[in-house]
Amino acid sequence: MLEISQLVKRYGHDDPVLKGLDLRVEGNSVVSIVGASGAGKSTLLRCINRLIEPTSGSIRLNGQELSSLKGAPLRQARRRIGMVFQGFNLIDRLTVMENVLAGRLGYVGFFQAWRRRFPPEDIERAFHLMERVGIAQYANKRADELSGGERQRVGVVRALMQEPDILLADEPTASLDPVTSEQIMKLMRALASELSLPVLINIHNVAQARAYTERIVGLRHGRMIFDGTPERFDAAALEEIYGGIEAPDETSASTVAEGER
Ligand SMILES: Nc1ncnc2c1ncn2[C@@H]1O[C@H](COP(=O)(O)OP(=O)(O)OP(=O)(O)O)[C@@H](O)[C@H]1O
Repeated sequence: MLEISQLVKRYGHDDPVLKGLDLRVEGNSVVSIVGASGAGKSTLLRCINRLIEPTSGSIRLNGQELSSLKGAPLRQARRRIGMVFQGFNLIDRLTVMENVLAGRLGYVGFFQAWRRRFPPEDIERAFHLMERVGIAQYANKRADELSGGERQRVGVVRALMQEPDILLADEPTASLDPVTSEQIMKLMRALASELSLPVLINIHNVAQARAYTERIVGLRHGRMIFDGTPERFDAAALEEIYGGIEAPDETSASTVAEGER
C-alpha cells in the first residue's frame, strides 16, 4: 500500500510544484493521474521512486518511509518500485531478454550481471512474463527491431522483473497509436489484478483514464482537486482540472465504448 501525506516539492526557490498532496493507493487498484501540463504529475511519480528528493511530507510504501531514505536502503527500496516510461527506455542494441533481465540488476551482484550470469529462476521468470504479455518469441531479437507496442511490453516486463510492490507509469501510451495504447492500458490493468499490484499512471488521454482505470486523481497547480471514479469524472471535474484548456484527448472520450472496458 502507498500512503502519501502532505507531500511538498519545491524546485530551488520557485513556488512549490506539489503543495501538500495526500494520496492513498491500496492493493491492486489502478489509478490514473491527470492534469494539465505542469500540474506536477511527473514530479509526483519521481518523488515516489525518489528520482527526486521531496521537500517535505511523507511517502510510505507498505509501511516503509521512503522520503528520507539514502544510500543502500534507498537502492533497496527503489527496486520494489517498477517504472514504465513514455519512451520505453530500452537499450536498443541489447536483446529483448537482456533488456528484461535489466530489471534484476538491483538484485544480482555486479560481476554476475557483467558476465550475464543470471540465476535460472530469473530466466524462468523472464520467459514466463514475456509469454504472459506476448513477446516471448522476440526474446533474442534486438530491442530496436520491435514495434512501439512490443517495446512497451518489454518495458512493462522489465519493471515486473523487479518484483515490485507498486508500478508507476509515466505517460506509458503517449508514444503509441490509439489501438496499441488501449492494448497497453488493458494489459496493465490485467497485470495489476493478476499480481495484486497497485498501479499509478500519469496520463493525458482522459478517455483512456476513464476507460481503463478505476480511480482518477486530478491535479491542478500541484493540488489534488479531484479523486474519484470515472463515473464521477464529469464535465464539471474536467473543467475544474483543465480550467478551460481543452484536455488533449477529450474529443476521443466518446470513442471508447462501454463494451470495450
Ligand atoms: N528539474 C526541475 N527543475 C525545475 N523545475 C522543474 C523541474 N522539473 C519540473 N519542473 C517544473 O515543475 C512543474 C511541474 O512539472 P511536471 O513535469 O511535474 O508536470 P507534469 O504535470 O508532469 O507536466 P507534463 O504533463 O507536461 O509532463 C513545471 O512547472 C516544471 O517546469
